[in-house]
Amino acid sequence: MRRPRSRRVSDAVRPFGERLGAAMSRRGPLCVGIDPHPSLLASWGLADDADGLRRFSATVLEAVAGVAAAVKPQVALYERHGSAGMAALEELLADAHDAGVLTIADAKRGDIGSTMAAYADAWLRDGSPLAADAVTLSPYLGFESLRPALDLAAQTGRGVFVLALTSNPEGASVQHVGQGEEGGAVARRITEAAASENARRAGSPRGTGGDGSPDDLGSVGLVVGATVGDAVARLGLDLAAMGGPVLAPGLGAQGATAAVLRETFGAAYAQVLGTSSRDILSGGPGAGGVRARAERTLAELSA
Ligand SMILES: O=c1ccn([C@@H]2O[C@H](COP(=O)(O)O)[C@@H](O)[C@H]2O)c(=O)[nH]1
Repeated sequence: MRRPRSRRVSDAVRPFGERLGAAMSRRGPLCVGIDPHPSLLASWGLADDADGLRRFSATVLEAVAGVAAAVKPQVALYERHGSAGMAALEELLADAHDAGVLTIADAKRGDIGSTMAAYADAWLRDGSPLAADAVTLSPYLGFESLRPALDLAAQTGRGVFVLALTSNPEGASVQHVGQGEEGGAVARRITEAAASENARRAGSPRGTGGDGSPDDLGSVGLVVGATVGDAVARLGLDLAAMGGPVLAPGLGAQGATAAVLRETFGAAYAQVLGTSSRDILSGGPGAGGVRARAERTLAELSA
Protein backbone atom coordinates (compact mmCIF):
# COMPACT_ATOMS: atom_id res chain seq x y z
CA MET A 1 0.00 0.00 0.00
CA ARG A 2 1.26 3.48 -0.84
CA ARG A 3 2.00 5.55 2.22
CA PRO A 4 0.45 9.03 2.63
CA ARG A 5 2.32 11.66 0.66
CA SER A 6 3.81 14.84 2.02
CA ARG A 7 2.29 18.00 0.52
CA ARG A 8 5.50 19.18 -1.06
CA VAL A 9 4.54 22.81 -1.46
CA SER A 10 7.34 25.30 -1.89
CA ASP A 11 8.35 27.23 1.22
CA ALA A 12 7.34 30.34 -0.78
CA VAL A 13 9.85 32.73 0.75
CA ARG A 14 13.07 31.05 -0.29
CA PRO A 15 13.95 30.73 -3.97
CA PHE A 16 15.73 27.57 -5.13
CA GLY A 17 19.08 29.31 -5.70
CA GLU A 18 19.13 30.48 -2.11
CA ARG A 19 18.16 27.07 -0.77
CA LEU A 20 20.76 25.31 -2.90
CA GLY A 21 23.44 27.84 -1.91
CA ALA A 22 22.65 27.23 1.76
CA ALA A 23 22.80 23.44 1.28
CA MET A 24 26.14 23.72 -0.56
CA SER A 25 27.55 25.91 2.21
CA ARG A 26 26.35 23.48 4.86
CA ARG A 27 27.21 20.15 3.24
CA GLY A 28 29.50 20.90 0.32
CA PRO A 29 29.19 20.87 -3.47
CA LEU A 30 28.05 17.28 -4.13
CA CYS A 31 24.95 16.06 -5.93
CA VAL A 32 24.45 12.29 -6.01
CA GLY A 33 22.78 10.97 -9.14
CA ILE A 34 20.20 8.25 -8.53
CA ASP A 35 20.44 6.18 -11.71
CA PRO A 36 18.95 2.71 -11.25
CA HIS A 37 20.53 1.11 -14.32
CA PRO A 38 19.53 -2.55 -14.88
CA SER A 39 23.18 -3.59 -14.37
CA LEU A 40 23.37 -1.77 -11.02
CA LEU A 41 20.09 -3.26 -9.85
CA ALA A 42 21.46 -6.71 -10.74
CA SER A 43 24.74 -6.12 -8.92
CA TRP A 44 22.79 -4.99 -5.87
CA GLY A 45 20.75 -8.24 -6.02
CA LEU A 46 17.57 -6.31 -6.91
CA ALA A 47 14.96 -7.10 -9.54
CA ASP A 48 14.70 -4.85 -12.59
CA ASP A 49 11.17 -3.80 -11.66
CA ALA A 50 9.35 -1.12 -9.67
CA ASP A 51 10.05 -2.84 -6.36
CA GLY A 52 13.77 -2.95 -7.23
CA LEU A 53 13.67 0.78 -8.05
CA ARG A 54 11.98 1.55 -4.74
CA ARG A 55 14.54 -0.36 -2.66
CA PHE A 56 17.45 1.07 -4.63
CA SER A 57 16.17 4.65 -4.31
CA ALA A 58 15.44 4.32 -0.58
CA THR A 59 18.92 2.91 0.12
CA VAL A 60 20.69 5.66 -1.82
CA LEU A 61 18.64 8.36 -0.12
CA GLU A 62 19.33 6.90 3.32
CA ALA A 63 23.05 6.71 2.46
CA VAL A 64 23.53 10.25 1.20
CA ALA A 65 20.90 12.30 3.08
CA GLY A 66 23.49 13.82 5.43
CA VAL A 67 26.25 14.09 2.82
CA ALA A 68 24.86 15.48 -0.43
CA ALA A 69 23.44 18.95 -1.03
CA ALA A 70 21.07 17.41 -3.58
CA VAL A 71 20.11 14.20 -5.28
CA LYS A 72 19.43 13.92 -9.00
CA PRO A 73 17.17 11.06 -10.02
CA GLN A 74 17.55 10.15 -13.68
CA VAL A 75 13.93 10.16 -14.86
CA ALA A 76 14.54 7.87 -17.87
CA LEU A 77 15.53 5.00 -15.62
CA TYR A 78 12.18 5.21 -13.79
CA GLU A 79 10.19 5.93 -16.96
CA ARG A 80 11.37 2.69 -18.58
CA HIS A 81 9.17 0.87 -16.03
CA GLY A 82 6.03 2.79 -17.04
CA SER A 83 3.54 4.03 -14.48
CA ALA A 84 4.92 1.76 -11.73
CA GLY A 85 8.39 3.24 -12.24
CA MET A 86 7.03 6.78 -12.16
CA ALA A 87 5.21 5.94 -8.91
CA ALA A 88 8.56 4.86 -7.44
CA LEU A 89 10.01 8.20 -8.56
CA GLU A 90 7.14 10.09 -6.93
CA GLU A 91 7.89 8.28 -3.67
CA LEU A 92 11.58 9.09 -3.89
CA LEU A 93 10.84 12.78 -4.48
CA ALA A 94 8.49 12.88 -1.48
CA ASP A 95 10.94 10.98 0.75
CA ALA A 96 13.83 13.29 -0.21
CA HIS A 97 11.69 16.31 0.57
CA ASP A 98 10.83 14.84 3.99
CA ALA A 99 14.54 14.11 4.60
CA GLY A 100 15.50 17.71 3.77
CA VAL A 101 17.48 16.81 0.64
CA LEU A 102 17.00 18.95 -2.45
CA THR A 103 15.89 17.12 -5.59
CA ILE A 104 16.88 17.81 -9.19
CA ALA A 105 14.75 15.77 -11.60
CA ASP A 106 16.99 14.98 -14.56
CA ALA A 107 14.19 14.96 -17.13
CA LYS A 108 15.77 17.20 -19.83
CA ARG A 109 12.40 18.56 -20.91
CA GLY A 110 11.89 21.03 -23.76
CA ASP A 111 9.05 21.68 -26.24
CA ILE A 112 6.99 24.43 -27.85
CA GLY A 113 5.62 26.84 -25.25
CA SER A 114 2.11 25.41 -24.91
CA THR A 115 3.44 21.90 -24.25
CA MET A 116 6.26 23.28 -22.15
CA ALA A 117 3.60 24.63 -19.80
CA ALA A 118 2.45 21.05 -19.17
CA TYR A 119 6.00 19.86 -18.47
CA ALA A 120 6.44 22.80 -16.10
CA ASP A 121 3.19 21.86 -14.38
CA ALA A 122 4.41 18.30 -13.86
CA TRP A 123 7.83 19.10 -12.37
CA LEU A 124 7.51 22.57 -10.84
CA ARG A 125 3.96 23.08 -9.58
CA ASP A 126 3.13 22.97 -5.87
CA GLY A 127 1.20 19.80 -5.14
CA SER A 128 2.16 17.98 -8.33
CA PRO A 129 3.01 14.33 -7.56
CA LEU A 130 6.27 14.76 -9.49
CA ALA A 131 7.21 18.16 -8.06
CA ALA A 132 10.97 18.42 -7.55
CA ASP A 133 13.07 21.34 -6.31
CA ALA A 134 14.49 21.75 -9.79
CA VAL A 135 14.36 20.13 -13.22
CA THR A 136 16.80 19.91 -16.12
CA LEU A 137 15.66 21.51 -19.39
CA SER A 138 16.78 21.28 -23.00
CA PRO A 139 16.86 24.61 -24.88
CA TYR A 140 17.01 23.05 -28.37
CA LEU A 141 13.67 24.69 -29.27
CA GLY A 142 15.08 28.05 -28.23
CA PHE A 143 15.75 29.40 -24.74
CA GLU A 144 12.55 31.44 -24.81
CA SER A 145 10.46 28.29 -25.44
CA LEU A 146 11.31 27.41 -21.83
CA ARG A 147 9.41 30.51 -20.61
CA PRO A 148 6.53 28.60 -18.92
CA ALA A 149 9.04 26.63 -16.82
CA LEU A 150 11.16 29.71 -16.05
CA ASP A 151 8.08 31.59 -14.86
CA LEU A 152 6.52 28.77 -12.86
CA ALA A 153 9.85 27.98 -11.17
CA ALA A 154 10.17 31.61 -10.13
CA GLN A 155 6.60 31.63 -8.79
CA THR A 156 6.97 28.45 -6.72
CA GLY A 157 10.53 28.95 -5.44
CA ARG A 158 11.89 26.19 -7.64
CA GLY A 159 14.79 26.08 -10.09
CA VAL A 160 15.85 24.92 -13.53
CA PHE A 161 19.13 23.73 -15.02
CA VAL A 162 19.37 24.44 -18.73
CA LEU A 163 21.70 22.30 -20.85
CA ALA A 164 24.57 24.47 -22.08
CA LEU A 165 27.68 22.31 -22.59
CA THR A 166 26.86 18.67 -22.00
CA SER A 167 29.36 16.08 -20.85
CA ASN A 168 29.03 13.79 -23.89
CA PRO A 169 31.49 14.23 -26.77
CA GLU A 170 28.67 14.57 -29.35
CA GLY A 171 27.34 17.72 -27.66
CA ALA A 172 30.02 19.89 -29.25
CA SER A 173 28.54 19.37 -32.74
CA VAL A 174 25.58 21.53 -31.69
CA GLN A 175 26.73 23.50 -28.66
CA HIS A 176 29.98 24.85 -30.16
CA VAL A 177 28.31 26.04 -33.37
CA GLY A 178 28.78 29.78 -33.92
CA GLN A 179 32.14 29.97 -32.19
CA GLY A 180 34.04 32.96 -33.55
CA GLU A 181 30.90 34.50 -35.07
CA GLU A 182 29.09 37.55 -33.83
CA GLY A 183 26.97 36.49 -30.84
CA GLY A 184 29.23 33.55 -30.13
CA ALA A 185 28.64 29.83 -29.82
CA VAL A 186 25.25 28.33 -28.96
CA ALA A 187 26.48 27.46 -25.44
CA ARG A 188 27.53 31.06 -24.88
CA ARG A 189 24.14 32.36 -26.00
CA ILE A 190 22.39 29.98 -23.61
CA THR A 191 24.70 31.17 -20.81
CA GLU A 192 23.88 34.80 -21.57
CA ALA A 193 20.15 34.08 -21.64
CA ALA A 194 20.40 32.42 -18.22
CA ALA A 195 22.37 35.44 -16.93
CA SER A 196 19.64 37.84 -18.11
CA GLU A 197 16.99 35.71 -16.47
CA ASN A 198 18.82 35.64 -13.13
CA ALA A 199 19.51 39.38 -13.25
CA ARG A 200 15.90 40.16 -14.13
CA ARG A 201 14.55 38.06 -11.26
CA ALA A 202 16.99 39.45 -8.73
CA GLY A 203 16.84 43.08 -9.77
CA SER A 204 20.55 43.17 -8.99
CA PRO A 205 23.63 41.23 -10.04
CA ARG A 206 23.81 37.70 -8.60
CA GLY A 207 26.85 35.61 -8.00
CA THR A 208 29.04 34.04 -5.38
CA GLY A 209 29.91 35.82 -2.18
CA GLY A 210 33.49 36.43 -3.31
CA ASP A 211 34.69 34.36 -0.35
CA GLY A 212 34.28 31.04 -2.11
CA SER A 213 30.81 30.45 -0.65
CA PRO A 214 27.87 29.89 -3.01
CA ASP A 215 26.09 32.94 -1.65
CA ASP A 216 23.17 34.60 -3.43
CA LEU A 217 22.81 32.17 -6.33
CA GLY A 218 20.07 32.74 -8.88
CA SER A 219 17.54 29.98 -9.54
CA VAL A 220 18.31 29.54 -13.24
CA GLY A 221 21.30 27.25 -13.50
CA LEU A 222 23.15 25.59 -16.33
CA VAL A 223 24.38 22.07 -17.02
CA VAL A 224 28.05 22.17 -17.97
CA GLY A 225 29.80 18.81 -18.02
CA ALA A 226 32.89 18.17 -15.92
CA THR A 227 34.41 16.66 -19.06
CA VAL A 228 34.26 19.71 -21.37
CA GLY A 229 37.94 20.59 -20.94
CA ASP A 230 38.87 24.11 -22.01
CA ALA A 231 35.56 24.73 -23.83
CA VAL A 232 34.22 27.01 -21.08
CA ALA A 233 37.09 29.44 -21.61
CA ARG A 234 37.42 28.87 -25.37
CA LEU A 235 33.76 29.62 -26.04
CA GLY A 236 33.80 32.58 -23.63
CA LEU A 237 31.16 31.34 -21.15
CA ASP A 238 31.06 33.86 -18.30
CA LEU A 239 29.65 31.54 -15.63
CA ALA A 240 30.35 33.94 -12.75
CA ALA A 241 28.25 36.61 -14.47
CA MET A 242 25.56 34.00 -15.19
CA GLY A 243 24.96 34.03 -11.44
CA GLY A 244 23.17 30.69 -11.12
CA PRO A 245 24.41 27.26 -10.07
CA VAL A 246 26.32 25.03 -12.48
CA LEU A 247 25.37 21.36 -12.43
CA ALA A 248 28.46 19.45 -13.54
CA PRO A 249 27.93 15.77 -14.42
CA GLY A 250 30.80 13.61 -15.63
CA LEU A 251 32.66 12.92 -12.38
CA GLY A 252 33.78 9.34 -11.89
CA ALA A 253 32.28 7.02 -14.53
CA GLN A 254 32.78 9.54 -17.36
CA GLY A 255 36.38 10.17 -16.33
CA ALA A 256 36.46 13.62 -14.73
CA THR A 257 37.99 14.18 -11.29
CA ALA A 258 37.59 16.92 -8.68
CA ALA A 259 40.92 18.38 -9.79
CA VAL A 260 39.65 18.56 -13.38
CA LEU A 261 36.49 20.27 -12.17
CA ARG A 262 38.48 23.00 -10.42
CA GLU A 263 40.64 23.55 -13.49
CA THR A 264 37.63 23.61 -15.82
CA PHE A 265 35.58 26.11 -13.81
CA GLY A 266 38.29 28.27 -12.23
CA ALA A 267 36.78 31.39 -10.67
CA ALA A 268 33.24 30.02 -11.01
CA TYR A 269 34.03 26.87 -8.95
CA ALA A 270 32.03 28.12 -5.96
CA GLN A 271 28.88 27.92 -8.11
CA VAL A 272 29.57 24.35 -9.22
CA LEU A 273 27.59 21.38 -7.95
CA GLY A 274 29.56 18.30 -8.98
CA THR A 275 27.38 15.32 -9.75
CA SER A 276 28.26 11.66 -9.87
CA SER A 277 26.01 8.63 -10.26
CA ARG A 278 27.51 5.23 -11.22
CA ASP A 279 30.82 5.73 -9.41
CA ILE A 280 29.04 6.36 -6.09
CA LEU A 281 26.21 3.88 -6.66
CA SER A 282 28.62 1.04 -7.34
CA GLY A 283 29.56 1.25 -3.64
CA GLY A 284 26.27 -0.61 -2.95
CA PRO A 285 24.32 -2.76 -2.24
CA GLY A 286 24.61 -1.52 1.35
CA ALA A 287 23.94 2.10 2.32
CA GLY A 288 27.34 2.16 4.09
CA GLY A 289 29.29 1.50 0.89
CA VAL A 290 27.34 4.15 -1.01
CA ARG A 291 27.85 6.65 1.80
CA ALA A 292 31.60 5.95 1.91
CA ARG A 293 31.95 6.69 -1.82
CA ALA A 294 29.81 9.81 -1.53
CA GLU A 295 31.94 11.02 1.41
CA ARG A 296 35.13 10.37 -0.52
CA THR A 297 33.84 12.29 -3.56
CA LEU A 298 32.66 15.16 -1.35
CA ALA A 299 36.06 15.32 0.39
CA GLU A 300 37.77 15.57 -3.01
CA LEU A 301 35.39 18.29 -4.19
CA SER A 302 35.80 20.25 -0.95
CA ALA A 303 39.58 19.87 -0.60
O1 LIG B 1 25.58 16.67 -19.83
C1 LIG B 1 25.05 15.80 -19.15
C2 LIG B 1 23.77 15.95 -18.63
C3 LIG B 1 23.26 14.97 -17.82
N1 LIG B 1 23.97 13.86 -17.54
C4 LIG B 1 23.35 12.87 -16.64
O2 LIG B 1 24.12 12.75 -15.45
C5 LIG B 1 24.22 11.37 -15.06
C6 LIG B 1 25.67 10.96 -15.12
O3 LIG B 1 25.83 9.64 -14.66
P1 LIG B 1 27.28 8.99 -14.36
O4 LIG B 1 26.95 7.59 -14.00
O5 LIG B 1 27.90 9.75 -13.21
O6 LIG B 1 28.06 9.08 -15.60
C7 LIG B 1 23.32 10.60 -16.00
O7 LIG B 1 22.04 10.51 -15.42
C8 LIG B 1 23.26 11.47 -17.24
O8 LIG B 1 22.07 11.34 -17.98
C9 LIG B 1 25.23 13.72 -18.04
O9 LIG B 1 25.93 12.71 -17.78
N2 LIG B 1 25.73 14.70 -18.84
